[in-house]
Amino acid sequence: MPHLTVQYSQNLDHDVDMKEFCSVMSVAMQQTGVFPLAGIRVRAHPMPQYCVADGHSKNAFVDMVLRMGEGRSDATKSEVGAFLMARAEAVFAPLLADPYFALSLEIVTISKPFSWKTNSIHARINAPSVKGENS
Ligand SMILES: O=C(O)C/C(=C\C=C(/O)C(=O)O)C(=O)O
Repeated sequence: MPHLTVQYSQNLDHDVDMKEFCSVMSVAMQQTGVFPLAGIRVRAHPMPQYCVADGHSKNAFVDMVLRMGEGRSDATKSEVGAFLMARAEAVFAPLLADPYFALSLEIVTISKPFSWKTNSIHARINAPSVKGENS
């Protein structure tokens, strides 16, 4: 499944609603049209121990890794990365306006022969909708 994994310095918990950020990024991943909805997973881990740059106590980071399956061209991956980065930059614009914040994103391709997946959500999401069942 396409995974967006976010690590962030725990000092951001005062300023940022990371649950909301996960929702924003999930919607952005859907909007790319590149990923199956049933496969999209976004999660964020607060990092309690870190040292950023000069060690200033206000320094903070958000680092995102997007793991996706094989088969997308470099051009597609580049477009997806730029789109998701722009969305994250918009969310963190207030933090980026101050000199204490680092935001990053990397795309990693999942090797098909060396990964395994089972996902029962596809059948539900792709099934013809029965009233109320998919909500
Ligand atoms: O192919 C992959 O491993 C990742 C992927 C989709 C995966 C699922 O839909 C799934 O695990 O159910 C992708 O679109 O990149």
